[in-house]
Amino acid sequence: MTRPIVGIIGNTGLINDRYPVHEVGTMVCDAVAEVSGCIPMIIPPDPCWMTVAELMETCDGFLLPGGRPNVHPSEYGDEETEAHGTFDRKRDAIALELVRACVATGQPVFGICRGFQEIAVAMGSTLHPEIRELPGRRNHRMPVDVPLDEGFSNRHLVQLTPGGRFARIFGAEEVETNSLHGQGIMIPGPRIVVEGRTEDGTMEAIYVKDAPGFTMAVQWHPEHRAAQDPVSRPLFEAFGHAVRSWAMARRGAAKVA
Ligand SMILES: N[C@@H](CCC(=O)NCCCC(=O)O)C(=O)O
Repeated sequence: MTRPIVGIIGNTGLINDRYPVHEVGTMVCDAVAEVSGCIPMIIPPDPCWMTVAELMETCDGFLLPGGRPNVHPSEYGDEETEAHGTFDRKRDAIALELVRACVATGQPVFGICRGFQEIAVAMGSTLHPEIRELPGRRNHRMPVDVPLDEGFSNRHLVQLTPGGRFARIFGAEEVETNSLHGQGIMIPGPRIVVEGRTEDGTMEAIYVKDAPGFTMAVQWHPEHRAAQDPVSRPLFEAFGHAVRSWAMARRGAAKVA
């Protein structure tokens, strides 16, 4: 018997500003292992090395975590400008195709921050490169030069659709969350159901309409203190439940721990 495997799409980074690596925050892996009850497996996303079909065969579910580079604007029909910042075209290539494949098959996919934006874009949404420039919007970026725990501390309320999927998971129609992003959804795609917004109108919690599996995504970072946080914990538990159900249906219940 083996636990279900969650493929976590990695980011490209540099150790000591020069040694290239693929990386995922340890708090993301902790949340998948300790709260979702699955094996976290970091995927170096490069379409030269793997196909989405191979990934879907290897893993039972997917987590698209946060990452500094922005989804390339050509993926939603915009021109590249300086405001769009840096990109990761290899992650774009894997993640966007993976989202569409998971939506089609029902294999669970969970999006966090950049991952939320990937699910949105894969399903036809547009993004704004810097939402704080929009009228009435506040700055959703992480405060600079503060200790990590302070940067990941709660900064705003998210109002949820009463009786919706998120409200049912949290047992609440309003939750307090952190905030570490500059971009945001501008126009949601036709199948994107928006169930959570902050008071300034920023979209924070979505899922894909009529998808047969778990497609929930949040613009905040629930991986921070996931085992303790009353909002993060039920979200990662719900994801783990969906991944385990997928694994049992595929491999047979007796083979899944
Ligand atoms: N680039 C997007 C997404 C922001 C995001 O995912 N932030 C987390 C970064 C954590 C990390 O560096 O790994 C935006 O700014 O909107």
